[in-house]
Amino acid sequence: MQAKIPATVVTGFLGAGKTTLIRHMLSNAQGRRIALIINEFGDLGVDGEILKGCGDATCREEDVVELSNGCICCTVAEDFIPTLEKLLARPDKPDHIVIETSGLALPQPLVRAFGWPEIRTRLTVDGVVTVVDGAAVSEGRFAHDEAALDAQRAADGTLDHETPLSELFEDQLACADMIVINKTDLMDAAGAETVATRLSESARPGVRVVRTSMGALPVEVLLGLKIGAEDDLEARHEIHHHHHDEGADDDDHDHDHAHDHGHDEFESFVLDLPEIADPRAFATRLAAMIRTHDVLRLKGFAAVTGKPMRLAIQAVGPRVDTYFDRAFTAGEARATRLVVIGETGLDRAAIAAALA
Ligand SMILES: Nc1nc2c(ncn2[C@@H]2O[C@H](COP(=O)(O)OP(=O)(O)OP(=O)(O)O)[C@@H](O)[C@H]2O)c(=O)[nH]1
Repeated sequence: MQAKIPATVVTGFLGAGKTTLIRHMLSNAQGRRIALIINEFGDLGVDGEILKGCGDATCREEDVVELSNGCICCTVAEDFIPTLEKLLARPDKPDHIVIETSGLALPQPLVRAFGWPEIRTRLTVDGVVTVVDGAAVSEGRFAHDEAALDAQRAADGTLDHETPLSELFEDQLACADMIVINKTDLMDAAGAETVATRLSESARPGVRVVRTSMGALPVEVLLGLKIGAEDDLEARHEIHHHHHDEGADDDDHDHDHAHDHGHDEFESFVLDLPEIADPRAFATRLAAMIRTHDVLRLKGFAAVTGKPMRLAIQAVGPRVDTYFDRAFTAGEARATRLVVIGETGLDRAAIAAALA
């Protein structure tokens, strides 16, 4: 019998740094052949672009599979399993499979999929790595603050659930075998310590909590955890999975998991804009718009008048990063396209107007 191919699930909220961490991993893969499955919320394929563009021999384009047909945790049977099957059918099988979930995905349904009979003999979940935006947690952006929550509950007796953001965050943490506190460069030492302590305390026993910036962890830290997560799913509770019947037949893998998890609570849309004149001024306007409209995440590429290079734009909350990533290719439209993600109810017209 052949050894099972290990798969690592990388999860974490929108903008936590999953793509950055994976990119670092690929550039330091030390000869490992890593296949990537990427699932992104919002259909611009920005993460795929970034990962394919890393120009490293270890991340060949054919090793990157993008699943943009919605959120993979809800399309396990239609998308996720067939993709795994295809990777396994290749003559040159990968040494390791890395799955980047969308920032809104619940990792549990994916881990559960590895228990399916057609998969479990050939693959195993090496581990679930949950990337956390340490700075955002510090700033309380997930309201992952028990004291605040308790106060809220006290003020409103009917409040029996958390915010959509904090629920997702909890589910992603509950599934973790390793918690990566990323963006420590944006935090002071005491702040990082506080977040690390808090997350360690709420993590399952034995879960390692590591700190880093730009996801720059050695590959050996991330891969090779050898957890076999598909065999201890029960320990990884899901807040969203309310109707899950304890003791029910877990092989019933076609049952609907909470289909409302985030899909009604969050939305995304694509903004097409003309070339921009001044990247600095544009970033400032973006930040202002993001604050006004509570945009959670924004990313895409822009054409800048007079510049042959394409400008990558990444915003997580009001923090906007821009950099020229590559030249526009011949025949490629010099377009500016941004995907905007927020909680449902974004005022699309006003957002477009603010950037026009
Ligand atoms: N300052 C700082 N910025 C970071 C760090 N890690 C990632 N970023 C930036 O944060 C932004 C989001 O990073 P991504 O790696 O795209 O995050 P993601 O989790 O893949 O985002 P989604 O796929 O949208 O959920 C980018 O602008 C990154 O350059 C870090 O450690 N420090």
